[in-house]
Amino acid sequence: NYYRDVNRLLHAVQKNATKGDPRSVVKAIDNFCRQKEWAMNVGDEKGCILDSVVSEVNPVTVLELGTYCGYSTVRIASLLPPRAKIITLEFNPDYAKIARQVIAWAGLEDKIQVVEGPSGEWIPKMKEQFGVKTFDLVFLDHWKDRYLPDTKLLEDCGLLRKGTILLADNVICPGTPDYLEYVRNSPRYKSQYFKSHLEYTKAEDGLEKSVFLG
Ligand SMILES: O=C(CSCCNC(=O)c1cc(-c2ccc(F)cc2)cc(O)c1O)c1ccc(O)c(O)c1
Ligand SMILES: [Mg+2]
Repeated sequence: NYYRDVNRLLHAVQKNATKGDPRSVVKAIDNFCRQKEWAMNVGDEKGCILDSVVSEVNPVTVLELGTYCGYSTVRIASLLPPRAKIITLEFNPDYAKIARQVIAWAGLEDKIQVVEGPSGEWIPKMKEQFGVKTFDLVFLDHWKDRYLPDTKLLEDCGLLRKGTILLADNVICPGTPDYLEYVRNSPRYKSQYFKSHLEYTKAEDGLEKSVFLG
């Protein structure tokens, strides 16, 4: 079942990665997913696009929707300036438990806050609970049918500012058609598609990078 799989992924990290070395954690997960069991991490190919966007934005406050095992959380956090922070929301408590241990193995606990529960409930509480003003970068990688409602919720809660970057995974596979239509046609966004492949496969997928224009 799902939980046993993610547990084996954690053991592969603890066996093959160097404690406190985020890049070796990323490498260990990619090797495990290529050689042993596929898993829905953003992966190494799309991960390089993620890295370049993070380095370009140099965000101080990041929101990740969909932690899963913490692969992209570790990837992003390893590129952040010292006092930058990531809040990452995960609906599934089993995934959150694994992610916390992967993040601890990478030694990035101080930069990352894993929050469990539905994104729709947590987004309206961001300001009061975590003292967030606005996000510099949002990485969407959770339920594909939540991308659009949660983006509208972020707008309505005043959590986006002029220049905030939204980066969405899986816009082709599994696909997020309503979200794509919205960010590509709304006058409030400038959108760009980065063609790639579904993690660890040859299937097409890609990331959509959208700048909120205010
Ligand atoms: O948390 C969740 C779902 S959120 C994970 C979102 N991510 C995806 O679904 C996701 C999926 C794919 C993908 C999967 C199969 C394919 F054939 C092709 C692509 C790739 C990605 O990169 C993704 O990000 C949750 C699941 C179960 C629970 O029982 C629960 O309680 C909670
Ligand atoms: Mg994904």
